Amino acid sequence: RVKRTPNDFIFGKVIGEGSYSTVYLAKEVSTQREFAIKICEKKHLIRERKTHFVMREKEVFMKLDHPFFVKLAYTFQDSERLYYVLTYARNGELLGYLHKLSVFDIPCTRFYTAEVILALEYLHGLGIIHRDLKPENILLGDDMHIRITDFGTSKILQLDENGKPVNSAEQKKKNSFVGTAEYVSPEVLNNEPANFGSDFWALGCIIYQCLSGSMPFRSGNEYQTFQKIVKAEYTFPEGFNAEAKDLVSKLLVLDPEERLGMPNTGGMSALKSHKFYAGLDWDTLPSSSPPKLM
Ligand SMILES: NC(=O)Nc1ccc2c(c1)=C(Cc1cc(-c3cccc(C(=O)NCCN4CCCCC4)c3)c[nH]1)C(=O)N=2
Repeated sequence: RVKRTPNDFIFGKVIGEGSYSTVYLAKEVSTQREFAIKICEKKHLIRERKTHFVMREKEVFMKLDHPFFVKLAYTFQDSERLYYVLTYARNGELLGYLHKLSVFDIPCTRFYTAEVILALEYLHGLGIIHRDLKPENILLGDDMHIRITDFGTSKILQLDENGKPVNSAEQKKKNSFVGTAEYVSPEVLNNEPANFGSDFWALGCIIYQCLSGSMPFRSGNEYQTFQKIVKAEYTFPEGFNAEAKDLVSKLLVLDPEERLGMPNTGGMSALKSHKFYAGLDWDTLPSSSPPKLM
């Protein structure tokens, strides 16, 4: 396969900023196809010791083949930069719609958080923990289905023949990274190894945010936010949907093993059968037409 070069693309506006990358809208000259091209400066990566993040991201993208994830089409480099040619999700971040609408109604919250659950079921099935799940990383394609992105800070666990993480020293290694303050889990703040439960904690924060318009542990500053997270100290606003309240309270649990979705509490099937999702057809979700975000 012929390696692309920057000259194969016409670069447009900046559509995303990572801590060590900038994402541009770009059009492939030969096909007129639009892509999101994530560019990393080699010097910056080396100076900030982030090279393993970009290596990990490519490793994860190579394993993913599911409609709810951004795809990596090509990679190439020139003397100063690395280029990752990724899916362009025209409708941008879920966060953009949350800002525009301030809250989602129940059908939209059910639909979009159910798509995140299907995405996590696939990702965890591959032994991959996202570790930085948040509305900025949940993109919306032309079809308004989700496309999850940003795997630079993911963790790949080795799984045994039953799909359970192998119990090894390597997998118990401390985290070299902490996610975004408002969504980071207590165990990561307490410097314990991340596990699939870390993504379920973030899911709990996202459900809360979709229905209330605010984040459960948001505080004056990061330190106060962390103090609340490690005690799972949060309250629901008046009128918060009762079924959603029950679901969130089973996700924002201090012990990661006791969170809904984890093996101790019945795994993914227990999460998918929660009454908040009653009546939802999980099998046809990816091919169903999304509710209008309004
Ligand atoms: N860190 C990362 O990996 N970041 C990435 C990776 C891949 C990727 C990525 C980020 C993308 C981000 C993106 C951003 C946008 C975008 C940026 C600015 C404006 C809009 C936009 O307004 N879209 C129309 C819909 N909006 C919705 C919100 C209210 C206004 C109207 C989209 C579209 N796609 C993308 O399409 N593909």
